Amino acid sequence: MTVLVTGAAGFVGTHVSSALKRRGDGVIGLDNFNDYYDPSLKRARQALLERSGVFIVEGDINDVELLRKLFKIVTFTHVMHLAAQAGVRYAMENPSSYVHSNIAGLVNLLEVCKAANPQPAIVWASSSSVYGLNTKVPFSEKDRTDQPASLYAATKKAGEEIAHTYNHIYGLSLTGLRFFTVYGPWGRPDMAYFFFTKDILKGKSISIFESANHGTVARDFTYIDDIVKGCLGALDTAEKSTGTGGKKRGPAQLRVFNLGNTSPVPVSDLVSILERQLKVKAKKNVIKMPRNGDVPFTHANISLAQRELGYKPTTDLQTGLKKFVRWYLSYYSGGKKAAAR
Ligand SMILES: NC(=O)c1ccc[n+]([C@@H]2O[C@H](COP(=O)([O-])OP(=O)(O)OC[C@H]3O[C@@H](n4cnc5c(N)ncnc54)[C@H](O)[C@@H]3O)[C@@H](O)[C@H]2O)c1
Ligand SMILES: O=C(O)[C@H]1O[C@H](OP(=O)(O)OP(=O)(O)OC[C@H]2O[C@@H](n3ccc(=O)[nH]c3=O)[C@H](O)[C@@H]2O)[C@H](O)[C@@H](O)[C@@H]1O
Repeated sequence: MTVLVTGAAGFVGTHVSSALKRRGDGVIGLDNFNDYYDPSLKRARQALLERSGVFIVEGDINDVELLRKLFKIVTFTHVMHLAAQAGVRYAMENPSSYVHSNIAGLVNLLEVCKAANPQPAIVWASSSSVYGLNTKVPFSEKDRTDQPASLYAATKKAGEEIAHTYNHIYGLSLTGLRFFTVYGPWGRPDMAYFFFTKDILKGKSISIFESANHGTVARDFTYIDDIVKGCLGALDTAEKSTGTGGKKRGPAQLRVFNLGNTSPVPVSDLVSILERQLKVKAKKNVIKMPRNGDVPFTHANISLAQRELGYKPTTDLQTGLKKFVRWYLSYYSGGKKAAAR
């Protein structure tokens, strides 16, 4: 297959791109290298990918001309769409960035895919956050997703509805993947496991949110290698789109899957694991959960992905964090410069 990976300089995009390349697929990346978090980390991931022969075009998914050109030069059989404004709490600071990338950008990309001949099959990242205030756990794909707790979640839910229309009208093959709190080496500095590590090592205090009403605050933390296997499984089982040049010719595939780990861990346990692995006691502030878009608890039912994608997560939080901590220590203690070369 020949895959356009959007968000290729991002955390998940880097891992998926290099896995595709390793097994012999054609991969071209696209990323706008925005500064939502330290762009030097994105550049270091880019350098890593370039060493394995994956090149990233610098540009925005809202740039229609650029996308059209790319599709003219390369016949993409698949698009792995990971570019987005991620992060739950930042949506309260910069709401328009979510509309720009997660809604306008998605529509732009689908417009170009719809017009392409042949149309590619599209696999894209939705989010566990679409389950919002739903308290029925574990979350299964049939559960309600109409009560988002954050604008981020609302834009991912909107993406799922937009996917429905492009499938219905234009015959695009679309698979949405609801990732559950992904972590691992080359991860995202805005995520709790990452900045907890940084702050614990610096002796800075960390805030642990506790819910007064819902009991434990926990996440179904999912290791990056498991997510990559799920993404590859989705690409491999994606059927062809059925349209050409914007016209639908027959029924096309429309799917959505949970990609989680099925074992929620309280955030306080995540901190205890980090303390043991870093051999440093954290300075902790336990605070009652603020109204910041967070949901108290996530837990994936993955039987559909197991059945249809062969998805089977194998890394527990302890093992995965060990790999993250090893990477973190090497990257930030001199390895950073070497990695960027
Ligand atoms: N990491 C998680 O825990 C998690 C969980 C659920 C869903 N997701 C989703 O998975 C996808 C990948 O997440 P990630 O953790 O790798 O995030 P990330 O921020 O590391 O990667 C996203 C990449 O997309 C790029 N980008 C953003 N807007 C763009 C635009 N308009 N045009 C071109 N490039 C743009 C960014 O520069 C970044 O490199 C996102 O869609 C995210 O919403 C992530
Ligand atoms: O699964 C998902 O769909 C989402 O997973 C993560 O979102 P989140 O689970 O909120 O991840 P973090 O921001 O790393 O938070 C993890 C946990 O730590 C808690 N937390 C966060 C920050 C903090 O200072 N203290 C604290 O206790 C949060 O309440 C949450 O329970 C990603 O950041 C989102 O992009 C993604 O869409």
